[in-house]
Amino acid sequence: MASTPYTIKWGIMATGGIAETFCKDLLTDPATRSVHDVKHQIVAVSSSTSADRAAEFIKKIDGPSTAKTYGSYGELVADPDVDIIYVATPHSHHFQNAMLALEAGKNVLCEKALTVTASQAKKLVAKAKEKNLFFMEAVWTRYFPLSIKIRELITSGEIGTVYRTLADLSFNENTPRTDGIVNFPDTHRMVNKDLAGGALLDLGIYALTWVFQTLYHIQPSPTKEPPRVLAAINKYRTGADENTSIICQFPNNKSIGVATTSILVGTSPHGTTTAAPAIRIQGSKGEIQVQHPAFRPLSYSVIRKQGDGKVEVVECPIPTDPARGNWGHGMFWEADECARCLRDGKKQSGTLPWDESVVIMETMEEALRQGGVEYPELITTDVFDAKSPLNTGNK
Ligand SMILES: NC(=O)C1=CN([C@@H]2O[C@H](COP(=O)(O)OP(=O)(O)OC[C@H]3O[C@@H](n4cnc5c(N)ncnc54)[C@H](OP(=O)(O)O)[C@@H]3O)[C@@H](O)[C@H]2O)C=CC1
Ligand SMILES: O=C1OC[C@@H](O)[C@H](O)[C@H]1O
Repeated sequence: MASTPYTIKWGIMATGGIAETFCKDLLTDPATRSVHDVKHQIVAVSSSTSADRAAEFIKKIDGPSTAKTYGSYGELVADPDVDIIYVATPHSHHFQNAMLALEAGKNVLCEKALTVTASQAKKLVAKAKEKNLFFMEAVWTRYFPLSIKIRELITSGEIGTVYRTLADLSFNENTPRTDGIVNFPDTHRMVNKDLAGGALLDLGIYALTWVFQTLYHIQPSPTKEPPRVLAAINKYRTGADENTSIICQFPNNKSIGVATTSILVGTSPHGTTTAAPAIRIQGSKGEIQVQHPAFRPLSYSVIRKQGDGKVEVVECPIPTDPARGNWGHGMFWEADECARCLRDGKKQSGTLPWDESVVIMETMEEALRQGGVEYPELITTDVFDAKSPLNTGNK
């Protein structure tokens, strides 16, 4: 007889767009994705401003009526019933919010981009270590069966030595206009520097994810080589980056990654997923191409040098749960990883270890430095303040 699945009890910090998507995934039956060893429970939800908002959120996601609702993040992290906090606030808030949770003794899954600066990321890692807590950046794409398969193809030598990865995640947010002004107001988190807006921290991180999981993650430890970084950035009228390209050079490994991102042109000009590949992983024996969008690709192709030029296309659909209105977005796989790590006493995920999140933050920080993008002190400080407006919602 199968043993009882390990249940992990989630506390949700913030009630915005991604919190909704993630929670709906938590509420799907793991069996619909052939997972039987872990399951998820939402035991508390918090808005920074009102408990009513948290209650509305639970209704909206058709969540459990037993879940507690809070009108402050401080109350959420103090809830003794919560095993792990999911931080779903804008990236500007991640350092203060994740530290609030770690200081309260909670395990943390924190949305991407992990922080605004590398120093903040290092401080969070140090705190997780000090408190012996689990801590992970929520780069959900890494936990897709598609990503796992592609990493395996690379390490098994299927495309030979990988010399170059080209990766793009861009959306044309300018249409139907043609004047370079995007469809968001300047206050929107995508372009608002007070919320750490800009293409790189929001979208470019996925292009970098592909560069890192194909050129860095697979390098043998402990001699992993961080990249030399060369960046070009055009800035939007708010001062946030709008069009950013980063070359990551790994000279000892003879490889180069090019990560590009933009909010003015799209990886797919028409916005569909059937456009040209978003990612090309190029090796001595062939190439793997991954379909747009880089954060949620549904297929990849393998093109071998030797052979008859045949392209092997592999479809990787995301399982859905008929009992939950056929919902299934793909964020449940990272949640399953958190549950397994907690069950097994692991403090970090081998799929996205702390050192790799930090090196990626260093890469982005260096690119932003080269491009002259600066964020305000309130969101770049690495000094924790439980009373920061980022934690209290200005109350
Ligand atoms: N993994 C993925 O696919 C995705 C990840 N993300 C990441 O998730 C994070 C949140 O993005 P998203 O959900 O789209 O953002 P939203 O603006 O939809 O939600 C953010 C939530 O954060 C809380 N919040 C607290 N302070 C502020 C503030 N000053 N301004 C705005 N919101 C505040 C609010 O919740 P409350 O009122 O309850 O406190 C708000 O609803 C970002 O870091 C983003 O990068 C976003 C989209 C997709
Ligand atoms: O993480 C993300 O993935 C999907 C994008 O649309 C969103 O802006 C970004 O935050």
